[in-house]
Amino acid sequence: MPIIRTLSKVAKQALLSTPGCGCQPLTVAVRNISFSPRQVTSDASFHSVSFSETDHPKVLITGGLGQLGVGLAKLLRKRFGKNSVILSDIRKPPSNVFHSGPFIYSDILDYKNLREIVVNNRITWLVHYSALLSAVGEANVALARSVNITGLHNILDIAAEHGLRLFVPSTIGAFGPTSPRNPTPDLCVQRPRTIYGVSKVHAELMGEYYHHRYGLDFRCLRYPGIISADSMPGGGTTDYAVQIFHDAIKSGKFECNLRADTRLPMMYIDDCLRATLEVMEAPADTLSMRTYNINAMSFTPEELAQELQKQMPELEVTYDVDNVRQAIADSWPMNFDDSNARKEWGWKHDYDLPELVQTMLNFFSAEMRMTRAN
Ligand SMILES: NC(=O)c1ccc[n+]([C@@H]2O[C@H](COP(=O)([O-])OP(=O)(O)OC[C@H]3O[C@@H](n4cnc5c(N)ncnc54)[C@H](O)[C@@H]3O)[C@@H](O)[C@H]2O)c1
Ligand SMILES: C[C@@H](O)[C@H](N)C(=O)O
Repeated sequence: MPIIRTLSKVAKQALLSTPGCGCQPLTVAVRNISFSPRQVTSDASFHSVSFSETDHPKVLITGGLGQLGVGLAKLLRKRFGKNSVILSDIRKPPSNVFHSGPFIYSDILDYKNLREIVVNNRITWLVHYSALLSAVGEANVALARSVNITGLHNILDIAAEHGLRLFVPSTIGAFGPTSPRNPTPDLCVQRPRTIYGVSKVHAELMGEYYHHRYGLDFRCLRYPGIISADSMPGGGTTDYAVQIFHDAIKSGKFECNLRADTRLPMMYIDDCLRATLEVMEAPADTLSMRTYNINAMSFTPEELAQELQKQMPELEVTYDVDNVRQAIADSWPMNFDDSNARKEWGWKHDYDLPELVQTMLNFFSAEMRMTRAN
């Protein structure tokens, strides 16, 4: 109950003494008595972002030191300027990241610290990347619940109070075994079986609720498994599709923790980050929904290995299935229907499987050449 929790003592007393379900009286009570800054009202100030559309946004990225944040900061800094994008995390940044632009410590569980950062830096866009992913979430449900759900509540309240445009990524993991899997449309049954999936459905629904209730400019994309060369994944079910490249280059061998025929939607990181910028910049009237599937390709470990073997015929792939990850993957979409994103705001991917493999291999050979030269 974040709203009631943050009311002043007087407001709480007034509320508690008001009969009824607590919904309608809440509005009446807070209009007439003082309330804390965390109090979310239904006033019109939340219906527009607090910067002129001609200005550059001032962006805060939470959980920015994971697989996706550094790349997103690079893309946004290219577009809006180095100092317009602040990366934040609870971990210590490597020196190249620290020297590439503003970095700040921020724990999303610390509401006051978040508010201070937003106020002091006049933040207008918030990209909320902090999360525990599917496999690590199952290994630590209490922490995943706290970061992915309590943390999200802090983010939603901060964004609503300060009129921010808020991006929260969701995932193919927001679907479950009773969802249609091939293809999975935007709107269908969502009964995921992981704490990660449950927290992401919660995020989608809470964001959409805040949008309708308070006018929060909430935008959300359901990402497939993301594949990147210069950043490592943080403990998900789709991690094998990144690890295979590292192991193939290092040892010519890869042991896969999913079955050879496990089909999942995947995307190269550049497409994912560009989609994020595009949906953030999309005029509000092009968005009939606030949460969209985005897709690029779908493949199995066997198909990925075969594509790699076209260029590395000596690559040996074996399978040692991790039952937890396999059960998760078996409950997720095999193909993602992203036709609404394509129709409404012009989403289009650039990388299919052959381009993905070529780009990843080019990156690693360039890196090897540089290492040899030094
Ligand atoms: N990478 C993917 O394949 C993928 C796919 C779908 C959705 N997503 C979503 O995109 C977002 C970013 O994913 P990622 O792959 O970069 O994740 P990641 O696991 O690599 O990084 C998450 C970051 O969150 C930080 N974090 C954890 N607890 C925190 C706290 N209390 N306060 C602040 N930061 C905290 C971690 O230190 C970490 O750097 C996540 O929300 C994830 O669910 C990712
Ligand atoms: C798919 C995505 O959400 C993440 N890579 C995971 O596997 O958990």
